[in-house]
Amino acid sequence: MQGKKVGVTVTEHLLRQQRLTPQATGAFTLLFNELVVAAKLINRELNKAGLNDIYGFTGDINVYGEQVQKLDDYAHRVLVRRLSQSEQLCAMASEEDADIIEIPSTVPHGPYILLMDPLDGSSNIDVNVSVGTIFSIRRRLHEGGPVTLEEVLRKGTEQVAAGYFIYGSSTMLVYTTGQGVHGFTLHPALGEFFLSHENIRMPKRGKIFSINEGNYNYWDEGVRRYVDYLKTPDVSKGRPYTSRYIGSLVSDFHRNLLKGGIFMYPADRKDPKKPSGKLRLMFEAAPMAMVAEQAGGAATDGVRRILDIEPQTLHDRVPLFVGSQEDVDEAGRFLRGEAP
Ligand SMILES: O=P(O)(O)OC[C@H]1O[C@](O)(COP(=O)(O)O)[C@@H](O)[C@@H]1O
Repeated sequence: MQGKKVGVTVTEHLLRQQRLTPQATGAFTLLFNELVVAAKLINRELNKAGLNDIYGFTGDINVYGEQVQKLDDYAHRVLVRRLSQSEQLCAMASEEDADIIEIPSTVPHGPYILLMDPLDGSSNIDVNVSVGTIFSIRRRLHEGGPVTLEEVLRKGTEQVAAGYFIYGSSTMLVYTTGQGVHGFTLHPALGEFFLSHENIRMPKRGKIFSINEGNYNYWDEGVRRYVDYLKTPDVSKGRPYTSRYIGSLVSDFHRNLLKGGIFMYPADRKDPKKPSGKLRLMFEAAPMAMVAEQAGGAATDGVRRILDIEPQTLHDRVPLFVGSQEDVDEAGRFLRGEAP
């Protein structure tokens, strides 16, 4: 890529970004480096998952009533163990834990709160399809004392950084601190992430739609009409779109980030216990929304901007429409019944 210094590591890139924020203390860079180390440990375990009896379930049920996969649990424990010793956090929250995870009082506390989906794409873990780790970082509101739920339950606009690791044919890190979206690829032999995708821009409109069509009959009419529209041939408008659905949010999002398109997990009537769809606002939708918007894309729940949604609980679910700006706008028109 033009103008890119070959071999820029994550730390170098962070330090460069840090220079752009005068009040920076280095705390964020230290925190981020711990996140990178944890992801390398998870990546190593995933790469040999079939050889070390780490497929299958732990026997536990998580806060969503789902069976916990051994690798979900492993990734959760690695992240909690590494990050709780980072001295840069005052609290954590994980998709795999019902409550806020406190930082031991024996460790110096820092200004940041980390939210994470330790292993996204659980249904693909055992079948060697790419999965990921999603993270969202916020600053605490005030110094000292235990972190309250109010301090964690804040809109996505208050994220200071967000991104994901994708464990696929290559292992990548994609992140934003509000200064564009940048991608790094792990050099397996050197064990270092190097800048490979600087300042990623999502195409304004794509040709790909990603949705679990198996739920078609449970969707609202607006969603059904939009998906039917995308499949209706109109060469002048670039339709029909191509359907691609991996079933790992990180992987489906990453493809659309680079190629354009729209990922959708709408609300559906399939499970009365999940009227707002499946995906989690704090651990999945908000971080992906920050990355999407920073790359020139958009993210809504069909009506509201994801980043403007005020969370009510740690484990809120929201419908998610994320991807190229023009595609997300068009989906919104169908959901509001404004489209032809
Ligand atoms: O199997 P479904 O219903 O299509 O759901 C797939 C979606 O669920 C998820 O696996 C949910 O995430 P977790 O794996 O973190 O539970 C997303 O990655 C993916 O987009």
